[in-house]
Amino acid sequence: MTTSTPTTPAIPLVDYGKYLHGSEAEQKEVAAQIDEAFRNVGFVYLTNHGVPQERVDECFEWSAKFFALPTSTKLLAPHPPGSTHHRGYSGLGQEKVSQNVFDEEQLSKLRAVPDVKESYESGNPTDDSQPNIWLPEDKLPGFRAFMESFFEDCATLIHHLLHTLSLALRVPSLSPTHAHSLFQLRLLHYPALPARLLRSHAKARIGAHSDFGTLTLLFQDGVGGLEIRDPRCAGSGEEGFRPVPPVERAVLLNVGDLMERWSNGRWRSTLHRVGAPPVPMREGAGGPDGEEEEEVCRPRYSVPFFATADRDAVVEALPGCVDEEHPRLYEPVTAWEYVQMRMAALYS
Ligand SMILES: O=C(O)CCC(=O)C(=O)O
Ligand SMILES: [Fe+2]
Repeated sequence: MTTSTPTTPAIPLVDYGKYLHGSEAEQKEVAAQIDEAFRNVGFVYLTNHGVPQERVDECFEWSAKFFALPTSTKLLAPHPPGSTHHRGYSGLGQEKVSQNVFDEEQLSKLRAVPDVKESYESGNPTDDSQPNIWLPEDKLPGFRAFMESFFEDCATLIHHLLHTLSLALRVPSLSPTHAHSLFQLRLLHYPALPARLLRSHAKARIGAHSDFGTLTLLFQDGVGGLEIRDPRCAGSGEEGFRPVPPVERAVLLNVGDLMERWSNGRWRSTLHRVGAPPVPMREGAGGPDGEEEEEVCRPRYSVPFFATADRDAVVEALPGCVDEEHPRLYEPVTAWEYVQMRMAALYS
């Protein structure tokens, strides 16, 4: 079963409940389905993933409350300048994602198309290298406690998934390589804006990129606009992006660059971006001179959860992914070295 339309690369839909509560045979079947999806598209939708829908709904409610605060209040939890401490609030236009671009000139060209989004990042409370940056509690009482507990919900799912993937490859569990759960919970808000700005690529919601960690979970609202680039499409241009319609109650799971590398290219870290949703809303009744009324994209909220490996984990081709047909493609690298290189390109 897929969520595809004729023009969309198929994003398989997998019932993860069969892994969480199933027999050994069912677990192996689920592992094989996710492996297959990762090999073909790099993305898979999971239903019955174990994070209760009420918790997901509550997360979106907190996110809406957070972003509705005055900017001056949100800035009481500011994302520090630079790229080494990725926590706190980033206002509109502060971050520009990029795809493996490290050259300053190219980066400034990319930044000419701003991402119209604001974000709030938090991480594992035990991660001393990147302490969380919370609002004063009285500004949004309960927000911190909820985010800390939702982090746990998502981290638990990630560790289950790491087991599942090892089962697919018949290798020792990958969960211990993520023992410190150095993960990142991100709240994203894309405000309403004229559809023409997104369609003409004068602005982006989030520009084309791949994620740089190992695995990403993505919870999204019903607005739509997420697009992934068909991995079968050659070249690296703007062509080949297809919409990924949101699926109610399902979480989207995708492979990040570090996992692509770890799997020796078996699993694909696929380019994705967020553009105009398929159905923008009409605003107003047109101008006094009879000019066209402006189509406006409704605001969108999403909650990505990024996993990466422990800093000292050595990322080198997993044994299940190397054979005569698939020789080793990459040099070993520690997770920390890799992340540093990618983060440097994120902020100007
Ligand atoms: O908002 C979305 O749906 C995608 C977000 C995303 O790709 C990211 O934050 O890396
Ligand atoms: Fe992403």
